[in-house]
Amino acid sequence: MAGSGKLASFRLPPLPTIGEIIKLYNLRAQKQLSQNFLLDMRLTDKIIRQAGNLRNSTVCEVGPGPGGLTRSILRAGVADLLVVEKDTRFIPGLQLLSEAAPGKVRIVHGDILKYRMEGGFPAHIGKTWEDEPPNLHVIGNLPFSVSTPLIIKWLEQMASRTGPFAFGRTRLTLTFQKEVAERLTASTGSRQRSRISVMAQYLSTVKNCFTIPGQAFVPKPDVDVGVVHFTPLVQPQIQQPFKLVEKLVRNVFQFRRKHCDKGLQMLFPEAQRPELTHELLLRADVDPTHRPFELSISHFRALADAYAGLCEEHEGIIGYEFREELRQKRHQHSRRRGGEPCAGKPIKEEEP
Ligand SMILES: C[S@@+](CC[C@H](N)C(=O)[O-])C[C@H]1O[C@@H](n2cnc3c(N)ncnc32)[C@H](O)[C@@H]1O
Repeated sequence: MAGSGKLASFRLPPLPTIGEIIKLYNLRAQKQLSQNFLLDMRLTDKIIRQAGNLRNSTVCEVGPGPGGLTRSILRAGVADLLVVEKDTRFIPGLQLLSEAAPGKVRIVHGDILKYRMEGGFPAHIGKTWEDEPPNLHVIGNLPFSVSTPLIIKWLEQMASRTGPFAFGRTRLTLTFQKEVAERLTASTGSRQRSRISVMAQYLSTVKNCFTIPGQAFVPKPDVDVGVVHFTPLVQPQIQQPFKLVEKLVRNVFQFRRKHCDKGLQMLFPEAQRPELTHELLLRADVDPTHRPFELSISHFRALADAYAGLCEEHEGIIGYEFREELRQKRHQHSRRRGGEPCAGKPIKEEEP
């Protein structure tokens, strides 16, 4: 169970402290890469405990940097640790750690957004989807600019059972900007409820474990950090293709303060808009005056099922993108006037 794992089942030989490693290899954090390091072992141990019991497990750590969290993972007694680090400067320090734990650490110098995790581990560690989660964990303290696109990619891979989920219901323990952590776990009706809450919660059990104050990091970021744990559900709460669900949820939340029918209308071309929006709400039995944040996962399930039905019955609906149509209209309008394409009034994007 998450949070109940015991640490210190593997003793690392004496090593320079993380602070000394940073000095030794001149690893000053690069602000443009949003590098904020955790040097406090009690905090790195606390993050690792959220992942569960790691003894004899396989772990992929994303963005190990100078290796604070990496040491906690090793002390937890893992059998195989694969680290993926983009910044070359950290590789020698990680090699030092690898020598201190012979046969346990594999270092990949690369970008986690491009890394194909299917090839990183032997097939025999996998479990079937319906089984217990495999003994494979993904753990990381990444820059916020990476953790948000990464979780969106991983949610899609969760739905298609690819990437880390080619091995079964692999658990993730990751850090996010506190506000994003709150959005990921926001319940129906709460102020933080947003697109990412629905996408994460229809596919997984999401737990906002604890908050780390910004001052615990070196250098200190402007925001606090939330540690979030994900366990994929055996049965996703919405049984429609990920892309369809994503489109539906994105359209609903684009007008988050309006009634939900306003965003839903934009799923349909102008000529059929009133008729099909009415039909969608009727079939899904959803009150059009609900605000997007008041819609539960069950509401979204009913809407996704009804929308999928309408897509089957009416040609061209599934591929219709309101924003794309708007962009093309603006482009044609500006060409008729012989001018540069005008940007027009931007539609305010809802945050992830
Ligand atoms: C916030 S620092 C955390 C470092 C370390 N894990 C810690 O907790 O002290 C983020 C780390 O992720 C690395 N990183 C950033 N983008 C990455 C990417 N796309 N793929 C792999 N590593 C990345 C950075 O170089 C840095 O080492």
